[in-house]
Amino acid sequence: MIIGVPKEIKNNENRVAITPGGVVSFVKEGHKVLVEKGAGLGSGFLDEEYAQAGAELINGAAEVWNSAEMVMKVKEPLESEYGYFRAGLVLFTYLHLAPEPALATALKEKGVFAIGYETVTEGRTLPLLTPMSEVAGRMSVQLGAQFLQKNHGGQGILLAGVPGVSRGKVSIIGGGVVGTNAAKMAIGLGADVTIVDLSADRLRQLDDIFGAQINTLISNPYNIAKAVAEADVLVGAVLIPGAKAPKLVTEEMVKTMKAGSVIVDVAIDQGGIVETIDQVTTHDNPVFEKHGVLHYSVANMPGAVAKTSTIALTNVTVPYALQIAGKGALKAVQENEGLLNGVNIANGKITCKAVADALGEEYYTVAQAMSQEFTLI
Ligand SMILES: NC(=O)C1=CN([C@@H]2O[C@H](COP(=O)(O)OP(=O)(O)OC[C@H]3O[C@@H](n4cnc5c(N)ncnc54)[C@H](O)[C@@H]3O)[C@@H](O)[C@H]2O)C=CC1
Ligand SMILES: CC(=O)C(=O)O
Repeated sequence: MIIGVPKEIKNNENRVAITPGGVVSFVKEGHKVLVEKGAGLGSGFLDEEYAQAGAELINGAAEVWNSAEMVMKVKEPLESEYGYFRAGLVLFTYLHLAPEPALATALKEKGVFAIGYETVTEGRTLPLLTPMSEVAGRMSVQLGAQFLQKNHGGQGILLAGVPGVSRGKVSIIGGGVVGTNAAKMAIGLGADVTIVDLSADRLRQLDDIFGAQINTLISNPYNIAKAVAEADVLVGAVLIPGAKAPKLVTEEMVKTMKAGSVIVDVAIDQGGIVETIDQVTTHDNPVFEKHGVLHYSVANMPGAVAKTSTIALTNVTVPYALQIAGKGALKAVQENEGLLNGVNIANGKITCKAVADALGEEYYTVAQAMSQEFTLI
């Protein structure tokens, strides 16, 4: 198979979908890898390293997209990339379609076979989301601590406190991968940490892991309001796989927060859980203020620590991509139920139930979608 790796174009997106080490694995199995010149630079990988690994270096994104049978990316395609879509092209990347109807429409209309990293499953886990959730969860508290500083617009408190002065409070809504990693960092900094989750079992596990270092609360509007009002840093870490994130933190709750407190809504890639966040921000301009509270809503947080993130991401994506390249996309998903769950769009139809529900569109299984005749729009 011919695999294309274009350079990422989202603001400050320094990750790349394949490392030179990954190229070696593809080439060893007889595949051809086209890498756009400069695609790896943000992650510290030089064009020469890709060439030595056996990749073909290509000038410009157009030839990569047009020549490849499968395009591997990190972030969802931006509007300027929609023109590259074509029937039968396999796209393997983060998609986050629930809050992106225009992208879903473009993929459907052009007949792309689109597999979203974020809905691939392995048992009850999301193996291609987990490493980036680990990164973003850890970053969230680091960022919260930074924006609490007066010189960054915050209330001017140190999360750790000092002897004789209270510690800061970190409230985390959602105790999955992001939430657990945020808690590790917040505990490490010495903050007073509360985790809110809908699952009592999950709270039990967190209690077993962290013991008296955290407070746990079951998720309901009363407890969320309490955790929000107390927070110096509030982390949004809820996920319903594939679906648009529920707005659990209302504007009224945000109004109860202290001026100069910070919200880091990591769940923004699925639309975010905070009612007062009406914009996705970028690493260039990451925060805005509402009701005196700083809101951080960057949808590609790991892109800022690309050397760590690219390796963590490609460690898990490349083995799946090798299956797709080796068997062809359809056979690969037919033989791997977890990968099948990653197929969001096939043959002009939405094949992920949560995405179809979020967009108010009809859901098809992949088998149903592939059995229909595709009409190019
Ligand atoms: N902004 C960014 O750059 C990044 C964003 N993310 C996003 O972070 C979000 C969280 O991801 P993960 O932690 O990996 O998901 P996860 O599935 O590991 O955890 C989600 C947690 O939310 C809980 N939950 C569900 N409904 C809830 C409710 N009503 N109240 C409280 N808790 C509830 C679940 O029980 C689960 O424990 C996702 O949207 C993911 O895509 C991940 C990486 C980077
Ligand atoms: C999960 C995701 O969207 C990211 O890592 O950018």
